[in-house]
Amino acid sequence: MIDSTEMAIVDRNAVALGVRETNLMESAGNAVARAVRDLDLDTPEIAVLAGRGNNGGDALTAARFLADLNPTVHLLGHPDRIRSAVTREKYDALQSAEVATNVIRDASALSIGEPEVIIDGVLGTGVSGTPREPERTAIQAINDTEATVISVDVPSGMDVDTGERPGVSVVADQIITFHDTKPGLADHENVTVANIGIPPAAERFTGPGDLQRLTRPTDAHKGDFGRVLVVGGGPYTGAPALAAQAALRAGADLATVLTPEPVADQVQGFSEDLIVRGLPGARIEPTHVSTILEAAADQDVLILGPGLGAADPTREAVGQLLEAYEGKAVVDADAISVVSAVETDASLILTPHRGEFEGLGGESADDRDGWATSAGRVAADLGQTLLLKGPHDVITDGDRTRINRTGNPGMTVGGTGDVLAGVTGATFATLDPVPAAAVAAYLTGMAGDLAAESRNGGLLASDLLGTLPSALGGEQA
Ligand SMILES: NC(=O)C1=CN([C@@H]2O[C@H](COP(=O)(O)OP(=O)(O)OC[C@H]3O[C@@H](n4cnc5c(N)ncnc54)[C@H](O)[C@@H]3O)[C@@H](O)[C@H]2O)[C@@H](O)CC1
Ligand SMILES: [K+]
Repeated sequence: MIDSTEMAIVDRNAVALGVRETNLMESAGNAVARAVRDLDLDTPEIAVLAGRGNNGGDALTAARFLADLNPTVHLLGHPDRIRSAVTREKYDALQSAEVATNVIRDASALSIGEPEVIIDGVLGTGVSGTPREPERTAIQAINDTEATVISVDVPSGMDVDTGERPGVSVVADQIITFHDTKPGLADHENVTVANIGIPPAAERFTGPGDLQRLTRPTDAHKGDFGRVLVVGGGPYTGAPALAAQAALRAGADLATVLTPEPVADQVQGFSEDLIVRGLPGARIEPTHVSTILEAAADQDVLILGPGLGAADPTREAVGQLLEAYEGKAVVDADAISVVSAVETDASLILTPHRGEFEGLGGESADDRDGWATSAGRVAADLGQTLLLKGPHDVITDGDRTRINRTGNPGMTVGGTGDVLAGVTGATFATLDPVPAAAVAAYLTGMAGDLAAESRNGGLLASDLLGTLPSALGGEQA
């Protein structure tokens, strides 16, 4: 089962793996054409209704695969207004093949007669709301015939995520959906899932498609994309500053650092973009817990760990914080080992390296799959999400597992973990734990790869702050 957001991500990731969109559409069209032939009708009269999105592209491709049966194609709208290059390519191929095509400029011009079979490629997963004209009339016309209706991917007009049909929608006899079944199709009896060549790797590995989760609506307000509170520093000062700056570079609106007073000026000195508040004493300790919880109340995500150190009072404070806190937190570095000893209602992403992972009771492994299995076990035991750092990062909550392959050996330099914690804080502000950790790992690794391109060795963690916005914009190394 896959919803439309996830499906769009997987499509994009497949393309990044070298599976071209045009080939996916060929496979989709071919699968639909095969379903028509499987009806075993003797030279049936076939009507193909194609919208101007990629659902229509699939239908136009099916029409080409059925060209020997002389289908009648109805394109809903002017060919100049076909919305994607790949659908245009299929339209052009159909014209070159001289398959009869009616261009329906106006809903009143649509007349589909009484075909035996209809291919419904009016609207697919890209629909939003009630079908407009000429799609509306086309859907009505399909339902008014006695034809066997084969819907491409989804009955046109249905919201595939909910199964809702807010206006007119196609009543389908059969649905050929692609790659995996969709939530809205659950109650339909005749659904065939066609493999269109998207490999499991497109789901397992993070890719540029994952960035689609971070798309911002144009009417966004300050604060919509996250207020992040870093609790760190004391023995170290660079770590909390890096984490907080990385959160901002990854799209958080505000980053605040709570850090011991003696180092607060130093932390602030790294960047005027940060809000820095000092807490009395040389390190974080239990007397600070109530202040931290108060500060956390109007934040989206807490980042616990960068530069905290492992002094006993600090560990005690982290434990008390986790026991009282019920929001979202990224737990990094020395704070990680505290998690297994406490009960918490908070939703956590832990970002251990392999040593810290073993400290959580995680078994070491010989290969990536072994690490993934072992990480899944620890995540399930803790009831939290792990982002296990390594040459390939493992992101898992014990149920879903993703692997991130961006990043390079230069990133073993100190501070990149703080950057990752900050980026994870930013993505966690708006996303669920597994997608948040997955996109954070992808972004941070890509920022490292982009930074490495312009460095002849000697990569610094702070270099990633400069390349994160490009990684966020989809640039690839
Ligand atoms: N992206 C890919 O790699 C693949 C996509 N595939 C097909 O692509 C489909 C999704 O394509 P698209 O995202 O182009 O979307 P659709 O083909 O579902 O087209 C919807 C288009 O119509 C418009 N529209 C939205 N709501 C409308 C409404 N209420 N009334 C009238 N018009 C409306 C929108 O501008 C949108 O572009 C899938 O369902 C599937 O059939 C397949 O070809 C497989 C590969
Ligand atoms: K459809």
